[in-house]
Amino acid sequence: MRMRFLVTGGAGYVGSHMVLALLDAGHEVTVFDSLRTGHRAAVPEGARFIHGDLADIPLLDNVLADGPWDCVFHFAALSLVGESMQHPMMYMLANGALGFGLIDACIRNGVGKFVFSSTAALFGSAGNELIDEETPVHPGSAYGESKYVVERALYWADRIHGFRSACLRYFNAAGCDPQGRAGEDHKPETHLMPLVIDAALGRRGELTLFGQDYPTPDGSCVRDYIHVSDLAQAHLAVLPLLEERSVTYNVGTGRGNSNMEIIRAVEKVSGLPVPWKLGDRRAGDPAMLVASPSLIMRETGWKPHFTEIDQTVETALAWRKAHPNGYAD
Ligand SMILES: NC(=O)c1ccc[n+]([C@@H]2O[C@H](COP(=O)([O-])OP(=O)(O)OC[C@H]3O[C@@H](n4cnc5c(N)ncnc54)[C@H](O)[C@@H]3O)[C@@H](O)[C@H]2O)c1
Ligand SMILES: O=c1ccn([C@@H]2O[C@H](COP(=O)(O)OP(=O)(O)O[C@H]3O[C@H](CO)[C@@H](O)[C@H](O)[C@H]3O)[C@@H](O)[C@H]2O)c(=O)[nH]1
Repeated sequence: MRMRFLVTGGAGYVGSHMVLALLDAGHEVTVFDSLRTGHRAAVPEGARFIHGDLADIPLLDNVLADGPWDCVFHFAALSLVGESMQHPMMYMLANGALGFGLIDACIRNGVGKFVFSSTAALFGSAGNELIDEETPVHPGSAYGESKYVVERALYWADRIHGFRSACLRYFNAAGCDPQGRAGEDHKPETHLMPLVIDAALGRRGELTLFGQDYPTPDGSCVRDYIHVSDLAQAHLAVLPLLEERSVTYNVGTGRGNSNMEIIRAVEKVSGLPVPWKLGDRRAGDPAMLVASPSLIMRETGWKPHFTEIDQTVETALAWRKAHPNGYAD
């Protein structure tokens, strides 16, 4: 059945891959994005684009009133752990306050379903265990906290208004559309995988590795790199459950890779050396964040298809080679 969806942040990295997944499944898609960090060129043909900021409540009301919407997917946010440790209130406002405003506007305009981009950054210092939904929330950064307050708002919105939501706590989104239709282009780029790839391609100087004295096997931080297309499919998989109840899931592969392993994987897949040097730790970085995705797998049937880091690197490398200047090309 063809459905109608609103995607906030659909011009961004994860959001643009979601838009592709929705269009591929035959749905009607409207993107709402301020282009603060996103790109107009990342919005696929076939989706309607509204240039707007979540702070513009009258505009949001207009858009939401033009329903019915089968679901609102909320990706729009500021999402850099390091930046949030320098400007915590900017994160509380952009993610917390604007998130509350969007939820309120959805309820006011009769939207019944909502999927929220939450994050593994809720678990600041979870130790070396796989992180499941029972792991206590303890954000290690202002970014993580700014996402958790939205999860709490959604809890109360369901309890009081019956507003159904899925909080999907993504681990590290990585890779690009396997057909090369969308990619990762943050400016400035701060994410490890695209930085390592650009270092290999000679498009920047050496990579700085932020710390090698963590309590992990090789001393560098460990993350769970979930392919962005698998992530998009997880959003589709949770939709039927929202007929009955709200849900919260950790979305990752269940497999961790250290920062050094990402460097090695890029070297192997590209056949090029990655120049790097050791730097200080970055504030707010937990040593290890690896998901246990068992619950979402069991309850929805979703599973990741990109289970080897080399496959994910391949898709990211292919997009970067085809778009050395990102969406500016
Ligand atoms: N990339 C990851 O590894 C990762 C991991 C966990 C969670 N997340 C979450 O997923 C979401 C998407 O992340 P991303 O990497 O695609 O980021 P991104 O910066 O590429 O995309 C965010 C998009 O939201 C838009 N936006 C920001 N503020 C807005 C506002 N006030 N009004 C309208 N549009 C606005 C930006 O222009 C951009 O297009 C974010 O909510 C992020 O916190 C990302
Ligand atoms: O130049 C760099 C950049 C990163 N890193 C390290 O690489 C790892 C991954 O960092 P990064 O790619 O910036 O991702 P995270 O800080 O883990 O955060 C991402 O993953 C989180 C979920 O785990 C999301 O919530 C965030 O939005 C998303 O940016 C960390 O140990 C960083 O210290 C470096 O060593 N050098």
